[in-house]
Amino acid sequence: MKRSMESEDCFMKKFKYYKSNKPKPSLEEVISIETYKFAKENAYALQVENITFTVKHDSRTRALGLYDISNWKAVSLSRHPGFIIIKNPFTSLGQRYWIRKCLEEYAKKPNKRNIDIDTDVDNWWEECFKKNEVDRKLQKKLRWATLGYHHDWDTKVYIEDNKGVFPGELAELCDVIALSIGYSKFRAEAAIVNYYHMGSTLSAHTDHSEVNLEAPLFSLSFGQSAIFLLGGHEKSIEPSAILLSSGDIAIMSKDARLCYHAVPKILPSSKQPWNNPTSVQKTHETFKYIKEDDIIDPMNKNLKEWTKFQAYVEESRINVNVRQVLNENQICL
Ligand SMILES: O=C(O)CCC(=O)C(=O)O
Ligand SMILES: [Fe+2]
Repeated sequence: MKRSMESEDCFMKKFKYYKSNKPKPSLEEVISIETYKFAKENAYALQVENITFTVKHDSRTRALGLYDISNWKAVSLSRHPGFIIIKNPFTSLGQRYWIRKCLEEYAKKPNKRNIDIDTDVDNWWEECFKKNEVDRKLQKKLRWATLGYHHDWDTKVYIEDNKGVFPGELAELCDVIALSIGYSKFRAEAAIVNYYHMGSTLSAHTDHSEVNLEAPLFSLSFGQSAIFLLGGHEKSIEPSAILLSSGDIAIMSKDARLCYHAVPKILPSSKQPWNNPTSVQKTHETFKYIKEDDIIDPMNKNLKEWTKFQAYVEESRINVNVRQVLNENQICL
């Protein structure tokens, strides 16, 4: 018993270290892909390697708020095979579009949210602005929303009767990302949208509820930054600390798919990549899940109507965690 307590400590110890406000943790060993800053030379030194994309161009990128794949940069970490970070491939307008989707639409009923337990709010974002002043208490109360197959936090089992329609634009986005790294069969079927404020944390866990554990998991981050801890298959393995910034896409595939991970701290972002957007034009390309028309106008809308969303992301982080639930030939649970 004592041994397992001690071995669990390895993940917990780092989690507590980075979570602490007094004393503040040193960020010296946090891997920042942005600056290609490697973890300090020590026993856990990591090698960061550039990875190349399977697909170099996808005609859907611009409309989805992404730069052309030829401009993307992705890295893998030698200590964590299967873990990939695509360094912010989003245009400024794209960041605005996805942030806004998470706040205005994904947090709305019939999606499931943590606030459903004690509030009867249909349209959370609208409700926050019903009075003259923004309802900050309600705004801060939202911590998660689930889309598609709803994650059951207690049983950790998905069921066929508890699912909504998975948003087409998010499925399309994940299709482009999955294809870029060689997964041509990925189907986005469930997502958790996490809303973090400056003091929020997410404790150590693995995501193992999906029937299909071979498919990669895509994790999109927007707004303020986070220290992301990535460990191994046991909590006894000391995790690496990785900085995730707005627009970064973390991919947990292969060996990394079932690794322990956590978010011990939200950090103020050093950049505001949602600033200085430019408009997008139609390409008349064919999409898999949506019509281009459905996305171009809502995308360009964010050139103007943006202030309220900006105020939110200036003090929050949003993470969208997308999974495939079913096996390739399975059509339901
Ligand atoms: O916020 C993150 O970066 C991770 C979220 C996560 O691990 C989850 O929703 O399962
Ligand atoms: Fe997770």
